[in-house]
Amino acid sequence: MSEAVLRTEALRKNFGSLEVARDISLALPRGCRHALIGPNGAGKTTLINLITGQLRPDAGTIKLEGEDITAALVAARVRKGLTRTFQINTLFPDLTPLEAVTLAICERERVAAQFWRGLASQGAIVDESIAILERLGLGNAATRVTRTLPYGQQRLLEIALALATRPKVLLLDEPAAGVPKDESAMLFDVIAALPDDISVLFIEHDMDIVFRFATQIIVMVSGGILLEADPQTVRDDPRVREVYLGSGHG
Ligand SMILES: Nc1ncnc2c1ncn2[C@@H]1O[C@H](COP(=O)(O)OP(=O)(O)OP(=O)(O)O)[C@@H](O)[C@H]1O
Repeated sequence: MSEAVLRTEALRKNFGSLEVARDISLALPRGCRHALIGPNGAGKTTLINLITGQLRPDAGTIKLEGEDITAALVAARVRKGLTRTFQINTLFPDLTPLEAVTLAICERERVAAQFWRGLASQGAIVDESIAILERLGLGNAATRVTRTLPYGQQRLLEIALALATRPKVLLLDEPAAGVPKDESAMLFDVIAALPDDISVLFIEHDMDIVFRFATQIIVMVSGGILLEADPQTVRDDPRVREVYLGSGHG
């Protein structure tokens, strides 16, 4: 796990006079399951947006497997293997998971036009699609219409769609948001069991989940990294307790 797949160096971003990213330097090792935590407004989503290219940094660099991608467009980063989950409600609620994942693979292969000729003509792609859905425990839901699926399964489908891009780095912004607590642990079981060549960085507010699933925790406060350490060290750090965990946690 020592080789960094993704590296940011001294990333900076201001919104007017508000510093939302202050010298963010971090490295994601291959296969990691890192959590990004911090109080509301700390800059977690902004950092994900900077990494994926939705936002441009004012300074600093982002490297994927050593290649400087700081100026690359979002779609180019996805093609290189840097992916975040999509919001399902903006996608195709009337498609089945099998259709949606197949379409995503067709997009990756730049054969999207063929998708509309029907699934029957897409043998290898459909096989890959089924394999992804089964990996995420969605095999039985593959041919149901997405909008009729339980919310937890819809969130899993978001991850399935991200997997269709063959990510090296997967960025998950609150992947279990809105999912009941017992189901969110199941969802994170699936995330933990993703192929170990995929590096995962996830934002999560539920500390039980964070301490259970993260191999390393990055704590952000006011646009900067307060601490990056293993869960036990983060749990024991008085600064973290003070600024983030507060009473009733840890
Ligand atoms: N487009 C924008 N323009 C101006 N300010 C913004 C913009 N986006 C975010 N902010 C501000 O930047 C700060 C960081 O926001 P961000 O959403 O990154 O925090 P966060 O740590 O993800 O918070 P939360 O846990 O509440 O999602 C906040 O003060 C927010 O109000």
